[in-house]
Amino acid sequence: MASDETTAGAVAGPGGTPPGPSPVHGDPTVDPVFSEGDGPVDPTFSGEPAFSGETPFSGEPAFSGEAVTAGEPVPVTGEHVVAAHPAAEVTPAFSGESEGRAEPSAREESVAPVGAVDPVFAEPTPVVAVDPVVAEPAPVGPERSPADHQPSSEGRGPSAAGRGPSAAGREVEAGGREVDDLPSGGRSNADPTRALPSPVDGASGSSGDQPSAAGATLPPELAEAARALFGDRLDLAAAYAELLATDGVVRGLIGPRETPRLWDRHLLNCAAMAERIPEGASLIDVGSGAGLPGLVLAIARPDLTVTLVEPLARRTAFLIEAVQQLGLTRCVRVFRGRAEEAAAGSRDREPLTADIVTARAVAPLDRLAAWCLPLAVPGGRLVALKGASAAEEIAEHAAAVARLGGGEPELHRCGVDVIDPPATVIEVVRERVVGPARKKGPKRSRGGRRRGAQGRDR
Ligand SMILES: C[S@@+](CC[C@H](N)C(=O)[O-])C[C@H]1O[C@@H](n2cnc3c(N)ncnc32)[C@H](O)[C@@H]1O
Repeated sequence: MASDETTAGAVAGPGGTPPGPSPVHGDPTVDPVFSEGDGPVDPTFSGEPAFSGETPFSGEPAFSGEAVTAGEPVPVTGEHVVAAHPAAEVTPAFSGESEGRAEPSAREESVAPVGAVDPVFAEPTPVVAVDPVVAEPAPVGPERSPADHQPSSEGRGPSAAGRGPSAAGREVEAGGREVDDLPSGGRSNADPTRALPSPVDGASGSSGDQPSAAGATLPPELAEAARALFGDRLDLAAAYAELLATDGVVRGLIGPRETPRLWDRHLLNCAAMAERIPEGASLIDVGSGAGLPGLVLAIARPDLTVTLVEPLARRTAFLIEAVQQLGLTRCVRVFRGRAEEAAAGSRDREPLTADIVTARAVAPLDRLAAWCLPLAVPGGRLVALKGASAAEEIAEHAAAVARLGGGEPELHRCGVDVIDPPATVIEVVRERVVGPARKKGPKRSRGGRRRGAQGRDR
């Protein structure tokens, strides 16, 4: 997949700038679904953007020289991830309250190197050979056949084929093999809702601590909104909700008490972002976690080409399996690594870029801009799902965003008249390509000598 056909004009989205933040009473961005501690995994990040030099956009993206970090794959030693505050993910840094540091579990330390697009979709290698986490016996969870989770409308495929983030080497041709194995060229003949809770049957969600598919049931009062946002992909959204409520809980990615709120606080909020994303766009979701919002957007919008960027192995393992089980391998790929690594590229891999970069509950706006703007094509946009403090974040970080090459951050509300409250997003256009920070050293004259040294040499 190649990325880069997009120009500034191609990413203008619908909607206008609302007067201010909505009176949010449920704030999805300060309440991610994860149950474990986690947060930004770059222990060296000080909170200050790593850029200072600036290259006015010339029309040619200059990605190779502008990455924040070295692009080489980083062996997972456990040292690159520093000790965590266990509550970091429940009160993530983006809210301005606390800075989380990820502490990987033993399982997460023992997995494949960071920094490569997971080849599982591209190569005939079984998942187990790539990532030992996946090789472990599945903990528990309802039996399901692949056909149970096939989408009803997968196969419409991205209309922007070839416009996705750059891929090279082993990176994905997101996965034809798995989809091709299905009947009808990727569509299952089976009833896609078979063995799934009916998305609108009105059963109450799980309130206990045990993983339960019932917890993923769409509450009847949200059925209309869900139909509006997911359309004929509602059954696929229901399959994803079930995955979150079962495997997601078993693997510790989601707190069991979160499952009754999956639809309103998570799936619908994320799906509402879709109205800000132009038809056929390529999209990179930074810090996807269990797939929010990237996987939800891929479900709601089969025209998108989506790359999920997530550094933690247990999460990427879940993401890879979810993408496969949902039959989304044609338009979704998983990159294991940090946003900075994705943007940097490496000897074997082009830097990733996309028209739209999304994030939810990952970092405050200045840090998000530092991580995400380099992933956007010039003229592309960061679309960050935020909470009630979005306007304050803009006021606080607009200057830093500008230094990073971003335009004036805009606040938008999504899903007005569909969900209550509407989702709040901050958007930033990547107006200029900004180079990496240069180390400060003694100033040199054009001839390469230090100023003042000339006289002394004589
Ligand atoms: C609080 S979780 C949010 C997950 C998901 N977006 C959601 O809303 O549920 C933050 C996620 O960002 C990831 N993350 C942290 N720093 C990152 C970075 N520099 N690049 C990419 N992902 C990062 C973490 O591994 C974690 O999965």
